[in-house]
Amino acid sequence: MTWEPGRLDDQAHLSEGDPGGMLPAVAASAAHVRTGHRAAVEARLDRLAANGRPRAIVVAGMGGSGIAGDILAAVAGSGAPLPIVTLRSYQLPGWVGATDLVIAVSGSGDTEETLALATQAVRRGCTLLGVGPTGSPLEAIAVQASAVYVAVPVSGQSRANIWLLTIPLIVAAAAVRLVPDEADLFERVARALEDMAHRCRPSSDSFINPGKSLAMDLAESVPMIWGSSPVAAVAAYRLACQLNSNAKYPAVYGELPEAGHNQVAALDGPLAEYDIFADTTGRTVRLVVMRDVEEHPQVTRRREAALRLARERDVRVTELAAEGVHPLERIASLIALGDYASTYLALGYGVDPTPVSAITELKARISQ
Ligand SMILES: O=P(O)(O)OC[C@H]1O[C@@H](O)[C@@H](O)[C@@H](O)[C@@H]1O
Repeated sequence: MTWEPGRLDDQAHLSEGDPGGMLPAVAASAAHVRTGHRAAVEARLDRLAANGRPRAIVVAGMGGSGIAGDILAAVAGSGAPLPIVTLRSYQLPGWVGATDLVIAVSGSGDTEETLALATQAVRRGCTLLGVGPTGSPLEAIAVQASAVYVAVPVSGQSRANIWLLTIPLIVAAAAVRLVPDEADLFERVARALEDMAHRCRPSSDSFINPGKSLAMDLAESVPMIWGSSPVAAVAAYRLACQLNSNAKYPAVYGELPEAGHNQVAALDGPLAEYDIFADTTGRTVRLVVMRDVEEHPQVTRRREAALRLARERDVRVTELAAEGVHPLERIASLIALGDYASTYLALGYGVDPTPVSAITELKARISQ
């Protein structure tokens, strides 16, 4: 697998090299926001408020589904009056009980960790909300427990359906008065995603296409991706996961200020310095910093200082800024850009972005 940037502007390659349709799936993000919103409204999530506001919200989900919980927490913000915890494991913690809302999210509706947590939530008498496809084991658990279920038309990989799986959680949060119920928010987010899809469309040339440009930045490096606020950190984590899954590429995720207490040390390490004359291709770090409008002032200082530090050491740097006003718009803008970049990176390497054979093999090995 070699990096060939010319592939990014070769229209035949962009469609033939993407037989699973990851680029069209990313382009459908705006439609997914609208469909996810409609599905959530039709599921009558106001029923979740029957017992008042929950003590805590626990989101159960893995991979491309679990990130919905991170987005929910970032949208609710640091001022949220209740804890919002995303669990990616088999066991609910002891403190989760009947006054908590457990939201189980799964694109397949059949992920063993998520089903285990949903089952435990029912046993403990928690309010359960399920989000996933119709006819799935997750829906069966919800139906059996008379819980609310949002059936969303997921097709293909969960990570390519992030908005179908996420928007119902935001609607649920509005139903329990955790976030304001803003009628036009989802339409604004959809429009922002349409705008990004237009700028990143396959027929748009590498030099003006932000998705292709970011892919070119990321190529032949080990990206260290930092977010400078909780909003940006979700997008940074998503980008790292998308690089793993779409491009089968390693990536290191971090969040400021914490990354300034450990990862920054790697700027002095053996993979740091980039020398265009040395044969270090693919073995050097690139620092990618996702910036947000709502940074803590000390984090802004830390971010700027860390970037200076990196540049002084000849470490390659990419800076990305969230666009939009509402946190959901800001997350969406960064996630959409990263989704395109990770898909273009795969295609530039001649890697099919859709299948994840190592994940499939791992699941198969433990099911024997
Ligand atoms: O999203 P569900 O179907 O619950 O699966 C959870 C996760 O499983 C992983 O192994 C991958 O396939 C992810 O893309 C997926 O998101």
